[in-house]
Amino acid sequence: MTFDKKAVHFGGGNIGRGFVAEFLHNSGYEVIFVDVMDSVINSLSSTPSYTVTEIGEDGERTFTIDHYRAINSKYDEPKVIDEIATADSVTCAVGPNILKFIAPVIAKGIEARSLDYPLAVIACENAIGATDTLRGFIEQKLSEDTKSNIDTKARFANSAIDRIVPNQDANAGLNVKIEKFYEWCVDSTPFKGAKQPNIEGVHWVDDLTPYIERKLFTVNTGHATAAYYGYARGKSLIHEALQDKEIHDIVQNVLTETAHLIVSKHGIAKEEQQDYVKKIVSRISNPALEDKVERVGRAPLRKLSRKERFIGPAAALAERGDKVDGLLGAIEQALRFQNVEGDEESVELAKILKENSSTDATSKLTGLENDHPLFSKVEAIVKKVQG
Ligand SMILES: NC(=O)c1ccc[n+]([C@@H]2O[C@H](COP(=O)([O-])OP(=O)(O)OC[C@H]3O[C@@H](n4cnc5c(N)ncnc54)[C@H](O)[C@@H]3O)[C@@H](O)[C@H]2O)c1
Ligand SMILES: O=P(O)(O)OC[C@@H](O)[C@@H](O)[C@H](O)[C@H](O)CO
Repeated sequence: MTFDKKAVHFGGGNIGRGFVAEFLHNSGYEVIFVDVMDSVINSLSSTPSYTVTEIGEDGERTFTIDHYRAINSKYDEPKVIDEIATADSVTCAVGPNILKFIAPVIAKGIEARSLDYPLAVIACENAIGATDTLRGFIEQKLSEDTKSNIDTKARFANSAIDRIVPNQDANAGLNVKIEKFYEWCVDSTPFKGAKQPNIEGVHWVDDLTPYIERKLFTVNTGHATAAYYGYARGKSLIHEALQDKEIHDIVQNVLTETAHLIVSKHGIAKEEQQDYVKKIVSRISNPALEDKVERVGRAPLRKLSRKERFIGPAAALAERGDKVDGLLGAIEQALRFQNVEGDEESVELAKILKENSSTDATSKLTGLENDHPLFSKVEAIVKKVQG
């Protein structure tokens, strides 16, 4: 294979090394990893290849990833700018809260471009409209001239990315263990009149909303529900939580609520959504992934925010007068995910609940308007957790 295309990828973590880089590599892109973690960049710079092992029901398959380089943006920003100036695409998998930090260097790279085709920018985060969010931060740093010609310099496409990549064994080095299933949907409409990236395995769609909402409100809602109930009941791994019949039934009930929204809002057939839920529950129950409840429950403030996996669907259901009891139960367990080692947001969550009235804590945590039909229901849960 010839590696005649160049992709700059921010975030050499689990999904970055394990999924995005694998797809880019298999499509003939040289991948330039950009990260701020010395250990990741040093390992990538000193190791010419690493492996990705897919775990499926039919066994394991291992692939080798090579033809990459790595830059630490903490020390080498000019190099990152040069690479972006001559790249075909920029992707990122850094976490939704980090987008504002990577935007300035991407803006400088876009300013420095003199190629006669635009850069493709695709954020690969679990969030609705993550590329739009990134674009907003980038545009704050662009000159008026570049902004007025932005289509000639860069095209921005939202995406929905789905593949479970658990935290890796301490001695795995760069190698990544990953589930076999994948789905990476990217909005094709921003590439009208421009070169669409040629990434093998990407599902190009004209309307991303049903895909991202179905993914976030099924895979991630179910996953997080299992994580928070599992954590509360002393389970350390997600599949162990789902082996608990009560938790399994709770997850099913929550996904019945979100399925109701997805089916009625997006016109997806009920049977299709039922099959999707079945597949998701089987994926997250996979013992071979050894996925920790702390990873899946990480960053509870983000997960409890307005457009996210609990409040997003619960608010939409409450507006329609539909049932949200299962989601409220999951929200309660998310609120109890406090002071978890290594999770700053769980410490902040405990502080917010301690220092605020139930009304103020509900507003701060969920972003719901006080007169929203969901507000009083969530406030009652907040009060209960505050004790
Ligand atoms: N792991 C999964 O199963 C999975 C699946 C789909 C989507 N995602 C999404 O992908 C994103 C990343 O998740 P992950 O599991 O790979 O997390 P991770 O913690 O393994 O990786 C994140 C990486 O980003 C790097 N980073 C942080 N700040 C940075 C900066 N300023 N510049 C460059 N790099 C920076 C970190 O050092 C780390 O290497 C999240 O939005 C997550 O929701 C994860
Ligand atoms: O990455 P988060 O913190 O948004 O959510 C944790 C997991 O649910 C998530 O990483 C899943 O493994 C992934 O979204 C599967 O596609």
